[in-house]
Amino acid sequence: MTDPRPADPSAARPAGPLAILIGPMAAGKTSVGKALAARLGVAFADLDALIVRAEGRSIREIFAADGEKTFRALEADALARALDEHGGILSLGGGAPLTPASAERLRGRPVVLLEIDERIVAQRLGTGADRPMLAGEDPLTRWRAVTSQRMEAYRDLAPYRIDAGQGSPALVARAIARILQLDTPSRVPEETE
Ligand SMILES: Nc1ncnc2c1ncn2[C@@H]1O[C@H](COP(=O)(O)OP(=O)(O)O)[C@@H](O)[C@H]1O
Ligand SMILES: O=C(O)C1=C[C@@H](OP(=O)(O)O)[C@@H](O)[C@H](O)C1
Ligand SMILES: [Mg+2]
Repeated sequence: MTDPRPADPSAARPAGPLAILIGPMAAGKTSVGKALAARLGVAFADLDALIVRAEGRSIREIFAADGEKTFRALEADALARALDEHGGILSLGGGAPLTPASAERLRGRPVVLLEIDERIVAQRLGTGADRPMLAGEDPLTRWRAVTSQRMEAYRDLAPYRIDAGQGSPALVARAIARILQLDTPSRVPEETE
């Protein structure tokens, strides 16, 4: 039976996230995403956290028990759901936009690439223990190799880029709010510079 109601385009396609943060491991996607959501007074979701919650185990445990391929499948499913259901700020894990189906789903959306200099990321990586993609050798050496393979795809996908190496997560969030014109007078009180 056909639905007699006129089509409502906004109902057919939910608006989705206001901003989707992508970029290399430890660029600050999770931290900046939280700060941006807090600034705007909207919900924050981190794709890794959604996977961990749904699976009841850590990213490290998923990689160890089931391998990267299974993690990427869980990640792609979680992203598809989040793009449908989440209207706030969404931070992805570093590898999430590289899965072809996910790249297609991200096209045309407000994707922001957080760029980071390797000298700064070196201070943020720690031991690399909670990032399975950095296991096996010096975390910075591994980070450099993984990131150089991904950078072109990141740049191809993201209409917006931001230097995430300068200033606090709140300052990086402010720069993103400005380039995406997300601040509205009702959302954000007058700046105190
Ligand atoms: N702008 C920033 N200034 C200083 N430290 C930061 C900044 N952004 C993130 N960090 C720190 O760097 C580490 C990695 O940040 P995180 O948000 O987890 O990155 P990602 O989600 O991109 O992997 C964390 O310890 C975090 O506190
Ligand atoms: O780059 C990657 O392949 C990964 C990045 C991690 O997220 P962060 O980029 O937030 O560290 C997490 O999704 C997983 O360890 C795999
Ligand atoms: Mg993260």
